[in-house]
Amino acid sequence: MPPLAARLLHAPAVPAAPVPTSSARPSRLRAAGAGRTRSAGVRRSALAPEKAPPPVAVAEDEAGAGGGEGGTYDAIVIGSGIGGLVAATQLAAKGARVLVLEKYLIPGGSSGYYRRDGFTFDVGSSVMFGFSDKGNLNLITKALEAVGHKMEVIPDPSTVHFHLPGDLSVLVHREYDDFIRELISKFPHEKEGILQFYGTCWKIFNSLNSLELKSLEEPLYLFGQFFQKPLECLTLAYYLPQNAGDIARKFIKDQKLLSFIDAECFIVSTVNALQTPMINASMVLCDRHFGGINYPVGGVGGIATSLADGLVDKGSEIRYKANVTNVILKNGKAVGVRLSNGKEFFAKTVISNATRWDTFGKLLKDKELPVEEKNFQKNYVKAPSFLSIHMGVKASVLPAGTDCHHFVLEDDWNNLEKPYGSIFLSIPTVLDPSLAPEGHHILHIFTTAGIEDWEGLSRKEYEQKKEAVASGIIRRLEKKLFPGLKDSIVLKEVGSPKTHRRFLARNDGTYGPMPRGKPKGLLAMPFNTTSIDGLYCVGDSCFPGQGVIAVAFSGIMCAHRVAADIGLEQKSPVLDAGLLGLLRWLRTLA
Ligand SMILES: NC(=O)c1ccc[n+]([C@@H]2O[C@H](COP(=O)([O-])OP(=O)(O)OC[C@H]3O[C@@H](n4cnc5c(N)ncnc54)[C@H](O)[C@@H]3O)[C@@H](O)[C@H]2O)c1
Ligand SMILES: CC(C)=CCC/C(C)=C/C=C/C(C)=C/C=C/C(C)=C/C=C/C=C(C)/C=C/C=C(C)/C=C/C=C(\C)CCC=C(C)C
Repeated sequence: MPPLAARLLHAPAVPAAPVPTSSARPSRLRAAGAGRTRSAGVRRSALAPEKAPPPVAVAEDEAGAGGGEGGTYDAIVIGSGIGGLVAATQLAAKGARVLVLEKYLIPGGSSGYYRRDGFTFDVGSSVMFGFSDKGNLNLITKALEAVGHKMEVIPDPSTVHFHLPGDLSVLVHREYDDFIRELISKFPHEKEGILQFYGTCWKIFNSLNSLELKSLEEPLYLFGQFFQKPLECLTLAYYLPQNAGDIARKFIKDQKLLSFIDAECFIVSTVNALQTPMINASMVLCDRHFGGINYPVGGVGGIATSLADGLVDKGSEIRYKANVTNVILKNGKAVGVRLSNGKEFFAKTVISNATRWDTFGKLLKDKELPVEEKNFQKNYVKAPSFLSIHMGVKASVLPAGTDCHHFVLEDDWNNLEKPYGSIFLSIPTVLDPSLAPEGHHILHIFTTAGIEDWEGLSRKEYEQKKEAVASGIIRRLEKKLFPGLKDSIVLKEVGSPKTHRRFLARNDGTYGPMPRGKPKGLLAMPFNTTSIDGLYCVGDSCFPGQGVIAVAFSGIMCAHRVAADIGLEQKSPVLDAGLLGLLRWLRTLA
């Protein structure tokens, strides 16, 4: 049972308590239902807020309808995940009037947070890219800046500590040289291959980082970038259809090292390196050293509440408890939405932050699935959901210097992609102690799990299964990392794929698309326009895929394309037709 590396963290001091300051918060609300196991006390749903903060914008049941047909609003955004909020705030910053409709009680979707007994838990994981103050890829910082917000962040001295089969332990240091030195020390015979693979990632990352990032579906911008940075754009075009595993195999022969690179990719794409687009791999494998991983003080949910505040500051609106059930079409064009309470809202454009499966399968259920979406579903399947365990533990169980993020795969590389095979663990309180009562830490544990395992159970069987699976995971962590873990638990909540489906409104609880087979890099991934005039998609089922920074980019792209279509940015209808046609054709090649 190897103890964790006894390294001291140098986390800067943080404010005493994470008191959300958002004015864009729902009124006091509480949800009941599936998905939670508590060690004691009143039953409440995992992922449901303990108490909701002061008045938001508005909760839907307290508000009137608005937006006459044809457009009081320039855009309606369905859902307030980071993808939806970035699209909305970017548009609001360009002068558009936007209405965000969120089904749940708080903003953020899988990047929200919730409170329990003095603990502030991130709904999703806590590894934040894009939060630095340099370069062009700090998209979270930039999104907040666009609406006049800035968050204090705590630099993480590492990205993740891998605990892998054969007792292979690799700490991904913030400093690139330290990481490379550590990796080469484990695989000295592959020094050249390691330098070449990660060097190729840097070549791609530097090209990305040199561009001004806007919509790749807007020709005036795209051709402008090709004109200003031809080499960088050609580099990106060259790697667009390629996958990380193929590039790694050009330079590396050692099977164990290739498996390590699989694990590097798996933690951000839930698939191995052969299925992970090279551009996405390069983005995360380099940004963690360039801008670094930075944790927002007070919890990840602060990003969404700050964006929601910024949106309202810019004169736009967000409504909670607003469950969109239909996109309204008129003469084949999306002109508005209908809520479950029957209210209708109209706008010039509609942007869906629901997954593409939900958008076309539920919100447009009466319409035949467009060919483009059939193509998407042919190339991509829903990535698995997660079993998540949010725990409060006594601080004494963690050795001094414990790292913030861990990835555990004990004995067998073959288990990497299997349900419950590997374990993700974040301990955000090692960076921000204010997230837990004094003398305690938060452990947020998750492992991939499919919805099919959790269907058809009685209430009792469901609760028992959650308890049994969670206990197994906790036992594995106890054995590998933290002896005495079980006895140190003071609070425990377990979420299943059904919990994610219910509270995040995601089809089968999926965390986004994953390629059905071996993809051609990012070539087949749809951008933001859809085959329905006036309807756009944003979020993780759009280019470039899963991840907070990835959906932030999709939000920036979407806002640019929509702004051009409603006259807030330049556009050329002739070039539009050419480029959009070309992109459609390229997708059919994948
Ligand atoms: N880096 C990390 O550690 C980390 C952590 C958490 C999440 N993530 C990523 O964030 C990504 C998800 O972001 P996203 O923006 O695409 O989506 P999201 O799921 O976070 O947000 C979608 C929002 O839309 C709302 N919604 C869905 N259908 C609706 C409807 N019909 N009416 C009203 N509201 C509706 C949901 O309630 C939710 O709030 C995931 O890919 C995940 O990988 C990453
Ligand atoms: C159009 C054409 C055809 C051509 C042109 C060319 C060009 C110019 C191109 C360009 C391109 C671009 C710009 C691109 C971009 C991209 C990007 C930005 C991308 C990004 C990505 C990102 C990502 C993917 C991310 C992800 C992340 C994630 C998912 C994360 C996660 C995490 C986790 C889960 C954590 C873990 C935990 C533990 C371990 C605990």
